[in-house]
Amino acid sequence: MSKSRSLSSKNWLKQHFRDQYVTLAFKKNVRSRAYFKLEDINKQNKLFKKGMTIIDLGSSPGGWSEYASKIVRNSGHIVACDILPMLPVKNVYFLQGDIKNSIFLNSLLSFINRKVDLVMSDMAPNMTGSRCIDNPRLLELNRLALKISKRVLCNHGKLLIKSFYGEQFNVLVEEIRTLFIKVKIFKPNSSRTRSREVYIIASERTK
Ligand SMILES: C[S@@+](CC[C@H](N)C(=O)[O-])C[C@H]1O[C@@H](n2cnc3c(N)ncnc32)[C@H](O)[C@@H]1O
Repeated sequence: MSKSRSLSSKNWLKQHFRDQYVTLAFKKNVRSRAYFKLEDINKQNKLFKKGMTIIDLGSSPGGWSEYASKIVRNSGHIVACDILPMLPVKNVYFLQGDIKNSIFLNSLLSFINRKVDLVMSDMAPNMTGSRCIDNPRLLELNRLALKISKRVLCNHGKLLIKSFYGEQFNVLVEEIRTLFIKVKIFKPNSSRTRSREVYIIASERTK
């Protein structure tokens, strides 16, 4: 690792452990600070209801799954997946695999075998720090989430995607607008201000 890369990793770690949401995640015994982002998103956008069927794409270590499970309880269905393993979360079925692999994707969809109320994707590639590598990789994951939502969402279903502001972001938003009437761009308070991450919430399918 270069000297400047190792310095920026050290700075990231320093800031991470100073972060109030990292401390809160530890105190509340939840898997990740992402739990609070989803809580923020839901408080302002009312995405969840008891009894829903949900797909959680890029679920590990499990903060979003934990939050969804708390609301949906055992009356709903939550199917989560990630390339990485995930420790069990109550009321969540977890499948480990790469969503870019069509065999894995088809087995995930046939496992669900029903229409879905919410597709949520917090998927992110391993970041290299280089925008011209990271942006297209994230965009590919975003497009996959969109494609999955097209296949499985019921008419009143919603899509939540984590993306990054940057080149092609507007193109992605336009692609989403062809499939959904309402498209909202949302930055939760718990998302680090300096981070380019942003969430897209889409609802009311056009077709
Ligand atoms: C920001 S983390 C998700 C955090 C999680 N939502 C939580 O609440 O704890 C992004 C995840 O996306 C996963 N991921 C990246 N590419 C993927 C792919 N092609 N298929 C499945 N998961 C993927 C990563 O392994 C990583 O665990």
